Amino acid sequence: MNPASIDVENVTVRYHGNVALHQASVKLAPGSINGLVGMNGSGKSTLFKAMMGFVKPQAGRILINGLPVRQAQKRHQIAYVPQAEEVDWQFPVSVADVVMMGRHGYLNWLRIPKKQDDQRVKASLERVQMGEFRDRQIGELSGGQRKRTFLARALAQDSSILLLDEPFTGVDVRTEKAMIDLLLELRQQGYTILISTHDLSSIETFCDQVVLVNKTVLAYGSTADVFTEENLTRTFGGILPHRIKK
Ligand SMILES: Nc1ncnc2c1ncn2[C@@H]1O[C@H](COP(=O)(O)OP(=O)(O)OP(=O)(O)O)[C@@H](O)[C@H]1O
Repeated sequence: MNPASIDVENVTVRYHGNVALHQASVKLAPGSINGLVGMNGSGKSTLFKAMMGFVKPQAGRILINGLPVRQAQKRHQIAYVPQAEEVDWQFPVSVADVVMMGRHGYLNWLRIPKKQDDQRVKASLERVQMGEFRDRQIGELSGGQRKRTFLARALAQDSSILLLDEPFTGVDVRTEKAMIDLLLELRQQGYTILISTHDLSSIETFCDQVVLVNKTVLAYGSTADVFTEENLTRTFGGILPHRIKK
């Protein structure tokens, strides 16, 4: 694994003329866990989508290890775990099928998996304790199992950057703890991780850096410096979320 950096420079994204992100800038260091925090509609998913190349900024640029997003994508450098709402759970695929999608960039034009791809799928499922569910339809999974399936897909992709959009929503406390432990292991391996979460109470326990957004990046830096009452009050429009009130 070659640890990767991400540089977002003055990125502006508009949807039909409405600004979702305005001149957002942030740098993520290789091999770090970064918490992305902001209100509903503040632009968190938009930032992920811009990093994935799913939406094209009207201004600014994003560099992955110094390369534009499209080139980084060709090298399978970025994996994304979407919000649950963005997935069609009725689509008739099994857990193992979903995880194999993480290997698609490595398959030949016939899309026939090799032994190595099967092994990566198996190992990724085991890493998130989903091995026993590999043949189950995704619509028949619990919320936590769904999250773990998509995390396994991202792991199977062997990317050095992992973007996770609300991975703890609908997940019980034990599963959340197991996922955090896994993220800490991945950081040790050199992954650069950006994770949006509404669970502010856990941020200080595992994030090296925090990125605060409200239509732009208001502040970013070490959790100790940036995750302050004053900054959070700014991020949440003057209302400090009760979960982090001291
Ligand atoms: N495809 C789209 N078309 C038009 N507007 C969009 C689209 N996607 C997002 N928006 C708008 O852009 C803004 C930012 O949305 P975004 O999904 O990035 O927010 P978010 O911080 O991820 O919110 P949440 O916490 O609710 O997931 C919102 O005002 C939203 O309504």
